[in-house]
Amino acid sequence: MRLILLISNFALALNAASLHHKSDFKYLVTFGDSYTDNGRLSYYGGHNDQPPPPGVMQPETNVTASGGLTWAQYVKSSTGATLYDYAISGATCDNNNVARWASFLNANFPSIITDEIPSFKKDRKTALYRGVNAANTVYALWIGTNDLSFTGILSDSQVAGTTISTYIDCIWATFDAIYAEGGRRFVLLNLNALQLVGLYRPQSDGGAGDNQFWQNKTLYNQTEYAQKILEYTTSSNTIIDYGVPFYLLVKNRWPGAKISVFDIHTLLTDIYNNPKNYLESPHNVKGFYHHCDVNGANCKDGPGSLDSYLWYDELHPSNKTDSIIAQEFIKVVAGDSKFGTSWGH
Ligand SMILES: CCCC(=O)Oc1ccc([N+](=O)[O-])cc1
Repeated sequence: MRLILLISNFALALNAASLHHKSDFKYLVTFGDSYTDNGRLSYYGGHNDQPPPPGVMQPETNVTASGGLTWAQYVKSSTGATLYDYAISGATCDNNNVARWASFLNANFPSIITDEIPSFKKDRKTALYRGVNAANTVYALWIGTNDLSFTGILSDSQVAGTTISTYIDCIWATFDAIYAEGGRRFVLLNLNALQLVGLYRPQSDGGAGDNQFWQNKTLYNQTEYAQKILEYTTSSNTIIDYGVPFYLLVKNRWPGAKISVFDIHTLLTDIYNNPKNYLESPHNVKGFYHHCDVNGANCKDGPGSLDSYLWYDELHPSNKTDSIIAQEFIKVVAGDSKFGTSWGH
């Protein structure tokens, strides 16, 4: 009986996904870290570690950690959707599990559970959200790069007793909070292929040495850490793949919701393996465009055009890559992408 229910739920999931058309959402609400931040950390930095007042979004920048627009800004410009972005560079899912110090804030980087969700809940009560309803709004969550990072779980720097499972549980808790505010359409972007970024790739394979995101990398066994980050990201992505249908369909944790998992890991690996399908010639998938010293200063760009690069710096996809992520995101929401798997009631 349970098997029949599951199969019919799966069929419903596919049907529901195929009913969506490109840009059938009017609002995109995003949560995450520097992969998504369009200016929010900078606002905190200039305002005594405080978010904008309820009902006000931060001014958007067009030079983000991708070297240009973020993927969500590209979605906004392609679809005309209104974007409310709560993502904050440096964020983890929950500072109670993995906290990262930001000296310029004299505080930890704000996290999703401690800052992004509370800000969203306050805004939700204001005129900003007047046109928002369950049917016209997509909520996107891309988080985990900092949780698993060298300043997080990779160097055993998490709060004692917390684990990768604690981080994944925080993803479900984030959905709980958005669901309680009326959200019903979710897209979860899974973990990037971090073994391919310059930060974690060993120098013997073209990776970065000491750098702004890992200032003493050269003191470590780089092969071991590259293997660990591969292990952590792929295991997390497997837990996500099984966790979404389990909590949504078996446990009925979010009745009436639809969730798509956007397989960023596979998409970026595909760009890495088949750059000519995505990037301008001459392709560069092992290097990166933006080179700074270990303090993030004295930066030099190039050589060549950023549109040839998979990566902007040691950690971030380039804005060309973000534009590709955006086009695929729209297809994922429409149920039209080989990188998306959708589940729903
Ligand atoms: C995707 C996660 C990486 C991330 O969040 O990187 C950053 C962290 C902090 C800053 N910042 O302080 O400006 C920028 C990027």
